[in-house]
Amino acid sequence: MGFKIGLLGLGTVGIGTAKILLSPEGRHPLIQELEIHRVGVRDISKTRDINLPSDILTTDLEAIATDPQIDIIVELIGGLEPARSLMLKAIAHGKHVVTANKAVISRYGPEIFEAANEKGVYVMLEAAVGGGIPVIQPLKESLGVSRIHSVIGIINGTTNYILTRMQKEGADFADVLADAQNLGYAEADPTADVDGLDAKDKIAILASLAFGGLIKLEDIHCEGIRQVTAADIAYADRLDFVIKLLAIAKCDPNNTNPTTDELQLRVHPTLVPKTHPLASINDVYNAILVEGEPIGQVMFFGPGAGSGPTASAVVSDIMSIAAILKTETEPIAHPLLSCTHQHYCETASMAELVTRFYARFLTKDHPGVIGKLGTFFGSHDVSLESVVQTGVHDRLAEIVVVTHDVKEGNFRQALEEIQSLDVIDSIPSVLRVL
Ligand SMILES: NC(=O)C1=CN([C@@H]2O[C@H](COP(=O)(O)OP(=O)(O)OC[C@H]3O[C@@H](n4cnc5c(N)ncnc54)[C@H](OP(=O)(O)O)[C@@H]3O)[C@@H](O)[C@H]2O)C=CC1
Ligand SMILES: N[C@@H](CC=O)C(=O)O
Ligand code: NA
Repeated sequence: MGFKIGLLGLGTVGIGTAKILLSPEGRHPLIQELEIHRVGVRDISKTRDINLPSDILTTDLEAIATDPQIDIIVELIGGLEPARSLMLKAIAHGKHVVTANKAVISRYGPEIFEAANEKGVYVMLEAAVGGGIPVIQPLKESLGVSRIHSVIGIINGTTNYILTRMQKEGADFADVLADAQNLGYAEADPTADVDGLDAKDKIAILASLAFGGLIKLEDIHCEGIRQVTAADIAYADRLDFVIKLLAIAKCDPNNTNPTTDELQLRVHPTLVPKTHPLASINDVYNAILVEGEPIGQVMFFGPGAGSGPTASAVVSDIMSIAAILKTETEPIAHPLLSCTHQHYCETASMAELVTRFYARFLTKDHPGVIGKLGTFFGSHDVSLESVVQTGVHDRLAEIVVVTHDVKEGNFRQALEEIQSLDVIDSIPSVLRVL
C-alpha cells in the first residue's frame, strides 16, 4: 500500500522534498511507498529545477487539502495565510500534516494541535526548527526523560551566515544578506531573519516542547542583528568573544517543576566566549545546546537552512507518519508524536534577568571619565569585569566596558544616568554576554 502526498509549495524546500521522494534508492525503504499525488504552486508556468508531470501541478491548493485520495499534506508555502487555513482544512478532512512553517506553528499551534487531536491526525514540524537537524523529535522523545533547564540555540542560519562573514571578512551587512538570499537561506521577507523574529518563532516552539507548556510570542524579548557593527565584532574579538544571535529559554535549575515556574525567553545578539561550544558554529550552521537533569549537556549541530537539509527533515516526518499508518488500524494519538499542552508558561521580566553586559561608550577625552563610569555603575550595584580605552577618534574617546553578572534592571538604570552626563557623547552599543 502506498501513501499519497499532497505537496503545497514547490520552492526551495518543496523542490528539495520532491527530489528526495523521487529518488528513494539507498534511503529508508518506506520512502518507496510515498507518492507525490498533487503539487500546489502560485505560478504553474514558472521554470523549476525539477521534472514533475505537468498534470499534477495546480494553483488550487484547497482542492489538494481536501482531496479524498491524499493521506498527508506537506505545507511548504510559508507565511501565515493561506498556510494556516490550508492546514486546518486538511486536518478537518482527516489528513495528517507535515510543515516547515514556524511562523504559523508559533502563533496558531494551540488551534492547529487541538483540531488535529480532535480528528486523530498528526501535525509534524521537524523542519520548522534547525532545518535538517533532528531536534524536535529528540525533545519530544528521548529528552522527555530529563528535566530541561535550558535550551540555547543558534537557530537562524541567515543571521549566523551574515555574522560569520562580517567576522571573517569584515564584510558589509547588505552584501552578505544578498548572498544569503541567493543561497535560499533567507525568508521571503528577510526582516524576519535579520530582526530576530524567525529565531523568536523557533525558540517558542523549542521552549514549548522543552518545558511542556504553551508559549505566547509576545512574552519573548527579541532583538535582531541590525545594530551589530564591525567595530563591536572587532572589540569582541580582542576580548576573546564572538558575536552570535542566540535564542535562549531557561528556567531556574533549582526548581523541579519548570512547567509552573517562570521562564526566561529571549533572542538577542550575544557575546559568546570563544571557548564556549556555540562560539564555533559558523556560516549557515545551527546548533542547539540543551541542558537538563540527569542528561547534562547535549548539543545538536547541523545545517539550519537550505533546500536539501530542510527537505530531509520534512521527509523524515512524512516517514514517521507513514510508519504509524502502516502499523495502526485505529487513528489514536501516539503520545510521543502528538502535542497536547494545555497551560501557558509564565515568563520572567527582563529587568530581573541576571547577566553580563558589554557596552561601548563614546566620551569626551577628559581625565576622570572612566572613574565616573565606575562610580555610576557602582551606585547601582553593577561591578565591572574589564574597562578598555582604545584610543581617540574625532576627539572622542572610545571606552568598552564588560560587567560581571548584574541585574538587567540595575544596569539599565545606571546607563540612563550615565547617558545624561556631559562627558558622554553617545552609547553606540549595548550587548549581553553569555
Ligand atoms: N528555505 C529554507 O532554508 C527553509 C525554509 N523553511 C520554511 O519552509 C517554508 C517554505 O520555504 P521556502 O521553500 O524557502 O519558500 P519559497 O518561497 O522558496 O517557496 C514557496 C513556494 O510556495 C508557493 N506559494 C507561496 N504562496 C503561495 C500561495 N498563496 N498559493 C500557492 N502557492 C504558493 C510558491 O509558488 P511559486 O513557486 O509558484 O511562486 C513556492 O513554490 C517556509 O515556511 C519557511 O519558513 C524552514 C527551514 C529552512
Ligand atoms: N530563514 C531561516 C530558514 C530556516 O528556518 C534561517 O535563515 O534559518
Ligand atoms: Na529540525
